[in-house]
Parts: sequence; structure tokens; C-alpha cells
Amino acid sequence: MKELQHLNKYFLKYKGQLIIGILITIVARIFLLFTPRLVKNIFVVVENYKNNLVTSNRTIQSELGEIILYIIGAAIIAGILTFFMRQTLINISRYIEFDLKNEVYQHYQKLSLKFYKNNRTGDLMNRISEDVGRVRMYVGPAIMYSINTVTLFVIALIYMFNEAPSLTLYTIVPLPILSVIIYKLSKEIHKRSTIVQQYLSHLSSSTQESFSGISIIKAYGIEAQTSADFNELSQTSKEKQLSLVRVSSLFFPMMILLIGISNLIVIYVGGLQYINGEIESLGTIAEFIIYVNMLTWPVATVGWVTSIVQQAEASQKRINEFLKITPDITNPTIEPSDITGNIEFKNVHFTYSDTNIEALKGVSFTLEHGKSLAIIGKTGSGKSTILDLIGRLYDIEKGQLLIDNTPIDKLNLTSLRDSIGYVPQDAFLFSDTINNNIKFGKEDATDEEVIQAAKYAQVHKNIIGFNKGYETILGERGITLSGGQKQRISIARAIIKDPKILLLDDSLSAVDTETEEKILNHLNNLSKGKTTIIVSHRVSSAKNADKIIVLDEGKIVQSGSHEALINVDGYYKHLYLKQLSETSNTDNLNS
Ligand SMILES: Nc1ncnc2c1ncn2[C@@H]1O[C@H](COP(=O)(O)OP(=O)(O)OP(=O)(O)O)[C@@H](O)[C@H]1O
Repeated sequence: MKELQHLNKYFLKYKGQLIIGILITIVARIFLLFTPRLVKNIFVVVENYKNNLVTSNRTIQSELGEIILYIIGAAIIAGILTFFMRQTLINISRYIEFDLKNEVYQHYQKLSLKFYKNNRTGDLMNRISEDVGRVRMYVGPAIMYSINTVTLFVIALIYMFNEAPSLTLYTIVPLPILSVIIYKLSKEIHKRSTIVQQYLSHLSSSTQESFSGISIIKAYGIEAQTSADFNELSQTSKEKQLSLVRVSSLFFPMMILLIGISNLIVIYVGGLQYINGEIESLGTIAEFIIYVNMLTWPVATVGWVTSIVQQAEASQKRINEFLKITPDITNPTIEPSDITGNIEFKNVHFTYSDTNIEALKGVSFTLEHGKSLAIIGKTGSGKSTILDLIGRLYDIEKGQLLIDNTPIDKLNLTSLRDSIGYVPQDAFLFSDTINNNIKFGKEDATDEEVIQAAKYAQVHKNIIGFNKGYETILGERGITLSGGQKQRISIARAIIKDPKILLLDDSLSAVDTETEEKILNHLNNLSKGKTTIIVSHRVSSAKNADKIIVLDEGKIVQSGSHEALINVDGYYKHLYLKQLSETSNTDNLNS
């Protein structure tokens, strides 16, 4: 129960409702337990009549009528109270589930990219849905049934002992056995259902993967192979399901058997005691049979509740594991920072802790606000890492990274990120309209602003070519768009934000050189007063930048303007000449 203590703050939050729920439960059970008593009274009235203690038909009728009315009244009141019991206690569990989900989600948001790299998305989703769901079962049904069982048991036992003490002892003997059997059964059910869950989760992740990669599957003609894999997995999943059903089908027969045994004991022992004159009325036997049936289910739930609590404890442990992780990147101040856009790297070193790759080895450069920088270099040379460090997605390891002469980790994180427009290498679009995807950069943007940004990003014409224009819904990861269209929508999203710092990570790689030229011209006009960094493999994207640096294996090997760099031997000049000859070859082919 140590892990579940995390929920105490929520119980405290809803303590008013919790107390009301408990009180309602107690009163509801008291009313429910009137019935066996009243049934016994019916027997007593009938016996009195048979034994000629009461002779008037009228008296008998009115006595029976009165008891029946009491039974109906008690059942109605108990029913209404049970409704409110569920309304309060089960509602609390839903509120706590909501709070806990939000707590976990908000915590996830604060965690750095490193956390997301170290943990699988499926696992993150499982903890926020499946695990929180299991914890809810503890908060709601488990607590409700426990209160219910304790109340019912205590009140019923008092009534029963008052009525016939030795018969009570015989009656309750099978109940602990029942509880133990149900507990063992629940444990086995839980074990098997966990395996079933794992297979279902395999099945859904592998299905999801094959649908996401459907174009590759079709292109390589491996539909039959993927179908066979799916078939095999679903076959095993079916077997696991059947093994679960085999055990869970035992649950109700077991209950019926034990209720039957208890009833037999009551009838047999009660019958003997009646013959011996230890109990006065046959009504007592009827009363006890009702008690046995009323108590069996709550007693069975003791075993069930125990297994729910164990599952909830395990789930809460998994949730707490993530909640305990402190974010690597935190906001140092609540005071907003005013960011102009001067960037300075002073001998910056950075190593990715998970792979131990030293991506930057002493990088230094200065970029004044309003100026542009192009970063060129082979793949894996550390270009994207520089952009990630400016967005403070990671903290530097050694050296200094200054923004407006302030170390980056002293700036207000929200102000920093608000002042950056970032176009990542792999343009990610949400399953939403194009309009909303662009507005993501500025939620209150007008339609005119959206259109203007799309025009600057050279994607407006494509968008209006779609039937629904800006209201076109993009499929999962914008699958209906070409790579170049996705990149340009992603650029529009950054432009609309009108950021102080614009970071483009190889974001023109999928557009042709003519469109690239147009976008760069617009960016040139737009980026007046903005600090722009363009990462690229193409000289055409870099040549107009105020400054160009060439990275190789995490070090700056060349820097200067386009004119300066094409006049010295090195990577930049070779790349320039190579791309120049490719362009003239293409021109020759076209002419
Ligand atoms: N999230 C990460 N975790 C671990 N290692 C990483 C991560 N991102 C990049 N790396 C490694 O760091 C090095 C630099 O990567 P980076 O993405 O900065 O290169 P790049 O120059 O942008 O490459 P490309 O041109 O292919 O995009 C590479 O060796 C890469 O494998």
C-alpha cells in the first residue's frame, strides 16, 4: 500500500464526498438488512394463525399487508441510497482518475527529450491509460465494496447473533473458505489477463506499425508475410484469451456451489435446532437463508478486492516511477526574459548520454541579432544538435551558450521557446486541418495571416488546389501531403509565429531549387531583425547567409562568407563545385 499513498492527497481533496458516500453506504445497508427480519415476521404471523393464536382473518391480512409494505419501503429506500452510494463513491474515483491523468500528462510535458528517447511511446501511453484505469478500480469499486462488505457484515452479524448464536456460527463457516477460493481465482485471472493484455498490446502495436508502413509493405510485396505474422500473433492471442476464459468461467459456478453449501447448512442445522426447540420459528431459517445470500457476494468481493488492490499497487508503482523523475531541463525563473536574438557559442561541448556520442567538440561562433547563419556539413556532423541546444531541448555539457549575453539556462524557458520558430528536419503535422496546423505557431492568428504565411512558404497554391483548401484534414502525420508540401506547411507554421530566432533544420531538402530560391527570398525579407540559422546540405540554401560555418565531426572546420569560402580549398568549395556541375548537367539535359 506504500505506493498507493500517493493518492492520499486526492482522498483529502474529496474528503467531503467520501464521508457522505460512506454514511450513505452504511444507511443503505441498514435498510437492506430489514428485509430478512421482515420475512421472518411473515412466518411468525402465519405460524400464529396456524397455531390458532390469532383467529381473525382481518388481523392476519392487515399484519401481513403491513409487513409487505415495510419490505417494499425498505427495498425502495435501500435502492435509492445504493444509487447515491454509487454516485458519490464511483464519481470520486472518476474525479481522481481525471486528476491523476492530468498530473501524469503535465509531468510528461515537463520531461526532456532524453526521457522520451529512453522510454517507448507505448509504455508512456500505457501508464497514463491502463495503469491509471487500474488505480481507479482501487479508488472506486474496491473502496466501495470494502465499505459495503464491512458494514453489511457487521450489521448482519449483530442481527444474526441476536437471533440464533449457534446457527450463526455454522452459517458463517463456509464464508472464509469462499473468500480464499475467490482470492486465488482472482489472482489466477489477473495473471492470465495480464498476459492477454500484453498480447493485445503486441497485436495493436504491430498492426499500427504495418498500417503506418503500408507503402513499404506494398512496395516490397510482403503483404502475405505480414498477414502470416499477424495471423500467428492473433492465434497466440486467441489461445491466451481462451485460457483466461477457462479460469474465469469457474468464478460463478464456485460462487453458486458455496452459496448452495451454506444454504444446506442453514436448512440442515436450522431444521435440527427447530425440531429441538432451540429456535422458535421456521421464519428464522428463512431469515438466515436471506442473510447467507446477502453476505456471499460481499465476502466473495473480499478476494476480488484484494486482487484489485494488488494490481492498483503495481500500477501506481509504475506511475510513481515516472512521477519521481525530475525534469533535466527546468525553468530557472518565472520572470519573463526579453529576448533580442544574439547567439554566442563559446567552446561548447555536448555528448548524448544514451549513446555516448560526442556530437559537439568545442564549437564557438557568434551571431548577432538580425543576422543569418548557415551551417553546412556531412551527415552526423552535429548540425541539428546546435539547433537543439539553442532551443534548450538539451543542456550543454561544457563551455558556454549565451543568448543576449546571458547563459541560456538562466533565461526564462517559456520566453526562450516563445521567441524561437523551429522547423525540424522531419516535418511533423498533426491530424487536423491545414489551417490549424499552421496556426499552431500562433493560436490567435487570423485567416489572412495564415494565408500570408502559406504564401511566403510557397504552399498557398497547393493548399487552394485541395477540395477543402485550408480546411483539408491531414491524415496521421500528414500522409496525404508530399514531403515538400509538409516541409513548407511546417515553414509557414514558423513564419506565422514571427519569432526573434528562426531555426530551419534542413527544411528545404524536399523542395526543388526554384521553390527553394523563392522561399529563401521571402525569408530574407521577413527575417529582417530576426536571427536566422539555416542548416542545409545545399550551397544554394547557404550562400546568401551573412555567415557560413562548416562542421565536421562536431568541430567547425571552416567559417566565413560564401565568397570567402569558395575561394579556399575545403569542404565548402568542393560541395559548391559539385552542386554547380550537377545543376549545369540538369540544365543541359533540360535544354
Ligand atoms: N537524440 C540523440 N541521441 C543520441 N545520439 C544522437 C541523437 N541525435 C543525434 N545523435 C548523434 O549525434 C551526432 C550528431 O547528430 P546530428 O543530428 O546533430 O547531426 P547532423 O549533422 O544534423 O546530421 P544530418 O545532416 O544527418 O541531420 C550523430 O552521430 C548522431 O548519431
